[in-house]
Amino acid sequence: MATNGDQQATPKPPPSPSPLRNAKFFQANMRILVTGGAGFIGSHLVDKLMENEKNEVIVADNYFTGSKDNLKKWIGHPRFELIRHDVTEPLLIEVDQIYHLACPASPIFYKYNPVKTIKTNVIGTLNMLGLAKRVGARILLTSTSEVYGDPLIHPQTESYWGNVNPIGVRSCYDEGKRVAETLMFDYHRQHGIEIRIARIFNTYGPRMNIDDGRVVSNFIAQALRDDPLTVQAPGTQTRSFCYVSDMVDGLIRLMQGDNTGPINIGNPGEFTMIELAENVKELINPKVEIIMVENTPDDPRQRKPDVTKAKELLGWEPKVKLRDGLPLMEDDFRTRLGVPKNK
Ligand SMILES: NC(=O)c1ccc[n+]([C@@H]2O[C@H](COP(=O)([O-])OP(=O)(O)OC[C@H]3O[C@@H](n4cnc5c(N)ncnc54)[C@H](O)[C@@H]3O)[C@@H](O)[C@H]2O)c1
Ligand SMILES: O=C(O)[C@H]1O[C@H](OP(=O)(O)OP(=O)(O)OC[C@H]2O[C@@H](n3ccc(=O)[nH]c3=O)[C@H](O)[C@@H]2O)[C@H](O)[C@@H](O)[C@@H]1O
Repeated sequence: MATNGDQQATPKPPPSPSPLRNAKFFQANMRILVTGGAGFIGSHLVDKLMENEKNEVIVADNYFTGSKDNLKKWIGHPRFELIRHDVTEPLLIEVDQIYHLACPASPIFYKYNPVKTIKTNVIGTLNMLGLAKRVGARILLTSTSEVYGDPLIHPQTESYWGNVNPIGVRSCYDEGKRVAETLMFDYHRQHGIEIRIARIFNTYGPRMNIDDGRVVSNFIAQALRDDPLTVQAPGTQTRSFCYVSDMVDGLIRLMQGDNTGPINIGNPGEFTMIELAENVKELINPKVEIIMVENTPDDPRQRKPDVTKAKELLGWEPKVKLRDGLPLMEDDFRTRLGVPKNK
């Protein structure tokens, strides 16, 4: 049974898994659903899961911010299946594990249609929990450090309840994820569903959308296009950046372990946005200009994960430092933008 120090109530036992799970076929194969698997983190997760020959991977994605391109090496593979599906609609399939990532993650995309973002977080998570309940699957939610809002404690521990504006322009995302976490725990307590919650902190790496709007992808694309790096004022706000391979490793450990979470997964190395811009300039294009531009409302002023729980409970800690991860992302952006190294 999963453990979670904060929970007093004894959860009900999980529902019986599908009878198919006991079939000979299932002992040799784990069927894994990845919602949002055509996106940035999701597609790297799929790559890692597909390395295990005992895994069958099913991706459900509506391609709002993801792309089939991210999965092209798996399309047609006998252990892989790709479904165009919006998680706000029910999905009837048989699986053993669900990694539930589907949700636009960049502020420009989640603010584009905020009502849809809330539906994705609330109705989408309800649907995936309903699926988990019907087939007895274990489900992992990719929650976010944004549940801490503009945090008043630093670094953020999982026991912190957050400082979130419930009616702001970011609320569709951060309040949406908070409700999704609540739903996960209510299904766990009420129906005995096996749940896992990861609170992901800013993650970067190859395959981020070039015009994604998030800061690392913006700065790298700007540096490669000789455009000024746009630091949003005041530039002293901080973030902690985790390379995507570390993130995928943390998510898989969480899914396979015995702890419900929530568990912070992120890299505690903390940078101001000015420092990030200076690093990108030094590593990628020393001639590029850095300019200050207007910020958006409710931008959190500081963010850094306390990863003690991840270290103790998952034996996980990030390995890739920002200055090593940025060049790996640069190579991918150069290829996609068609900018050779020594232009
Ligand atoms: N990247 C980060 O820094 C970060 C930080 C915290 C949490 N997260 C969470 O991790 C998950 C993945 O983030 P990402 O950075 O890979 O973002 P992404 O935008 O690249 O991927 C999200 C995927 O979900 C799909 N999607 C969106 N709405 C959907 C819907 N209604 N039905 C089906 N598919 C839908 C998109 O098409 C896309 O493929 C998200 O849940 C996000 O909230 C990411
Ligand atoms: O890690 C998280 O929990 C969340 O982090 C991000 O949200 P945010 O931190 O606002 O990410 P960015 O949009 O990349 O912004 C980071 C900082 O960079 C600044 N920024 C952004 C873009 C830019 O061009 N310049 C710039 O200075 C922003 O003002 C902000 O302070 C992600 O977009 C969310 O999906 C995720 O859930």
